[in-house]
Amino acid sequence: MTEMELPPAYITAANDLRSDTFTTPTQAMIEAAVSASIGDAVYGEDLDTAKLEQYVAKLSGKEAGLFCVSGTLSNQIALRTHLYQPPYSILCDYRAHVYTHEAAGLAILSQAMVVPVIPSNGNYLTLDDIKHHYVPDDGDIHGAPTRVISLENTLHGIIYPLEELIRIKAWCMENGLKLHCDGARIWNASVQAGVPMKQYGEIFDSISICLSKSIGAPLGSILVGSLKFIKKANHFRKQQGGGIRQSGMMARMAMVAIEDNWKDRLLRSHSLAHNLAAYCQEIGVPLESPADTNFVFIDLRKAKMDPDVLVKKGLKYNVKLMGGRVSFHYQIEDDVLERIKKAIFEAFEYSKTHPCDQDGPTQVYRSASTEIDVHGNAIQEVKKYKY
Ligand SMILES: Cc1ncc(COP(=O)(O)O)c(C=O)c1O
Ligand SMILES: C[C@@H](O)[C@H](N)C(=O)O
Repeated sequence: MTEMELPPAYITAANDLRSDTFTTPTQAMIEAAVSASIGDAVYGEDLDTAKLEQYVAKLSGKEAGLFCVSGTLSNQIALRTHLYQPPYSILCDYRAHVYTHEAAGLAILSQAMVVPVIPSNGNYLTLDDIKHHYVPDDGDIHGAPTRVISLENTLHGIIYPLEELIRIKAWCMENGLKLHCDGARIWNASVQAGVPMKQYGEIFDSISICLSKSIGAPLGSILVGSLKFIKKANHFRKQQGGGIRQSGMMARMAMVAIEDNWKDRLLRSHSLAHNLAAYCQEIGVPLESPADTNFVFIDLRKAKMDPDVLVKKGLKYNVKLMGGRVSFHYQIEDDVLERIKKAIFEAFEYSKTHPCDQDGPTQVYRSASTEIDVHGNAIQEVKKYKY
């Protein structure tokens, strides 16, 4: 039997622009884990887990929180908890993670139809977009009435304008719809927009607040909502095998991440992204969306830039990419900015003489490349997300 190949040891995220999920645990987190509580969290007996859940719930102004092993689980059980008696549907942005990257969880766990909507302004769904596409519960037996509007803040790094969220919220209340936020990067939105998490908590019925992205904890998300909602979400979490036993160590590591001056750390990553976006504009590289926070999305199609070339130019300058999304995070070292600029410049110059017309569906994965990187390692199965 061939042994499963082992990945090379992961050393540092300092040059890893593939995603902010690659942030690695700090020494302080690891040291804190040593003295973490050791209760069984399924029975609600782990002190550090309970402290983390209560801290994040209070921060967002919600009654309760639930520690989930991932943002995917947190989103999926949140949306399932909002839903009763199919047929029903969830309306979201066509790029929403809950629709594009959670393995059809909405169809399988929630048996929900999804109404993916393209924002008319190209960046975020407005109330008018929602009104135009939602399915009213008016007794018409053909449709699957919209029960939940699931928004993402940030989505593609774009900050949702607060006034639009407030308009959407008011309309949802008038029409008996629930409002969920995939807050994988809500910390980024909050600090950049200067909107307290509590204000988002007043708008959304539930928020999935990721700890493992820009905040830098090793794993996890906190789902926040009313106490009644969280109790039911806990039921679905257990059903999905998400009950975590001695989660105190993970909870302590996440608490250290939050306590470690997250605002300044995120603002630094945003400034790096803003600098790169300005450079791209300067040299004529088109972007898919405004770089409000930590992401720069190069519009590969418009640039006729081959993602493979971009990835390999990245390796030439010892920065890791997996497509057109450049993801900054607090562990990125300063000189990466100049290196990624060189990689983008060279890939863009190359595209002028070797235009890449990507037709057909955007590839998500490709077979492991036979190419080798600057260190002589085979480039692992470099995932070409649509990002
Ligand atoms: C916007 C968004 N939502 C949710 C998730 C899911 O989080 P996790 O990877 O922890 O399941 C991710 C990716 O990690 C994401 O980018
Ligand atoms: C790909 C996606 O699942 C992941 N959340 C990321 O942003 O990298």
